[in-house]
Formats: sequence, C-alpha cells, structure tokens
Amino acid sequence: MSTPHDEKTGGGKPLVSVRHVSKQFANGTLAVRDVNLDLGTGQFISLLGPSGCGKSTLLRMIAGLGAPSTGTIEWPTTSHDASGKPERDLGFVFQDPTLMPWANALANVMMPLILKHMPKREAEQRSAEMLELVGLKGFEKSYPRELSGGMKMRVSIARALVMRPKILLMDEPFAALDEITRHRLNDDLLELWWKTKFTAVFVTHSVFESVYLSKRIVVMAARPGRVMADLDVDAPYPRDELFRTSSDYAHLCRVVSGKLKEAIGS
Ligand SMILES: Nc1ncnc2c1ncn2[C@@H]1O[C@H](COP(=O)(O)OP(=O)(O)OP(=O)(O)O)[C@@H](O)[C@H]1O
Repeated sequence: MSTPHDEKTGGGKPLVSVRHVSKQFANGTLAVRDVNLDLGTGQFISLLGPSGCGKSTLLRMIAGLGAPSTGTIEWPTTSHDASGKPERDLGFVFQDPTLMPWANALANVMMPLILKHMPKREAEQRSAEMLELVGLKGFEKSYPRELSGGMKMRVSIARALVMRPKILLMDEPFAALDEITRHRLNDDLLELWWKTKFTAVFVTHSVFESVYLSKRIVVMAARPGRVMADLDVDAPYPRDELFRTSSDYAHLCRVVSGKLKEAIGS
C-alpha cells in the first residue's frame, strides 16, 4: 500500500478531476472540505468512510446532481455542450434499486435507451444482453415484486450499464443485502468490470468490501468530510474466494482498517 496522494490517474489524463471541492449545504453543514481526486480511466475506486463523511455528497457532485460550493469538477477527456457543461458519460446505481414497479425487468433496463430514442427492437436486444450479463437471463418478463433484493440490484446495475457509460458511480449498492448475496454480487460486479472495462467508483462503509473490490481506496473522515488517505490495493485480478480467504486479504483489511480508524480519530 502506498502513502496518501491525490494524483492517481491510472495513466494518461484522468476521466474526472476533482479540484479543491467543498460543499456547504443551505443549513450550514460543511459536508465536504477541499477534496482533490483524479479518477483514472479503468480504475476500480472505493470511497470508504464512516456515516456522514460526505461520500454520497461527493459522488452526487461527480454525477452533476448538485454543484460544489467551491472548487471544480472537470471531465478533461469529455466533449462539452455549447454552455460549457461536460457531457458526463456515466451510470448511477443507488442504494435502493429504484425500479419502476409497473414495468418488467426488460422494460426497466430499456428505459434509458427509449429515452434516448433508440428503436424499440434494438433497445430490447441490447437490454436482454445486459440482463444476461448480470445473470438474469430468463427473468426478462419478471416484475420487481417477483425478484429478490439481489436480483433487483442486478436489474438496477444492468439499467445503469445499458448505455455503456465510461464510468459507473455506485452509492452503497449492496448495503441492504445479506452477506452471501453481497459476496456473490461483489464477484459478479468484478467480472462485469473486468469484461466491460468501465471506470468504477464505489461508495461503501465496509473495509472488507472495499479491499475485495478495489484497485484504490480513498479513505474519508467526517465533520467536515475530507480525504484522509489514498491507498493502492496491491493484489492482482481476477479476485475470487481464494483471495477472500487468503492471508494477503486479511493483511490488506488490517491496513485499511487502521487507516480508517486513524481517519475517524482525527
Ligand atoms: N441536502 C442536505 N442538506 C443538508 N445537509 C445535508 C444534505 N445532504 C447531506 N447532508 C449532510 O451532509 C453530511 C454528509 O452527508 P452524506 O450523505 O454525503 O454522507 P455519507 O458519508 O454518504 O453518509 P452515509 O454513509 O450515512 O450515507 C451529513 O452530515 C449530512 O447530514
């Protein structure tokens, strides 16, 4: 593991560059203070920290759902519209799957394509392929009420990835799931990331989950929310059950846990 730094790009220009970003809400809460981060193409990055340290606020600002109070968030490799806004090529997965209850799995995944006026047949085909990729072949016609929590989250991930975004932002997507389902979804998410090569930014409270998934862990502290450590996870991919039960994994978890404790204590 390396020491804290804020210039990690994974080679070349970063996809997203967060510069001196602070966010103060109207009620005076300083949710995020002076955050600097470069999100490099193809990385799997976790934002790890205690409740209230501003992880969601930061993720939402990267997605353009709320502006920084000070500082800038730039997309150096992206085209910009006439007003100078970056065309953010991203998918967002929330903690709640937020599916349309009246639509089946296929229609839920198709929704962003239809909104972009893709012909229905093509949208259907692409969405069915995406459902297959997340392990839901055969469930295309199932409604959300007929799916388990893990399956609903898979639909939500398929919907976020169907537009083939460069970056997938995930806000504690598996927090509400049992441990076995969570492990399976962690494995499947890694496989998906490996196959489709998007940049992943994953918000979590869990040291174990962040170490298992990430190439890089950004440790945050609360009040005000700020970056306390920026760590490389030196373990090769693909990662599987062997890694999860290895002494290397246990060692990495101890190191990250120590950093998190330091961050919380600071
Ligand atoms: N719209 C808002 N108005 C005022 N304060 C807010 C708003 N949204 C978040 N906050 C505050 O900003 C701080 C950071 O919140 P945020 O949700 O980003 O933290 P978090 O690290 O994602 O927490 P958790 O892990 O519990 O989801 C908290 O103190 C929260 O109460």
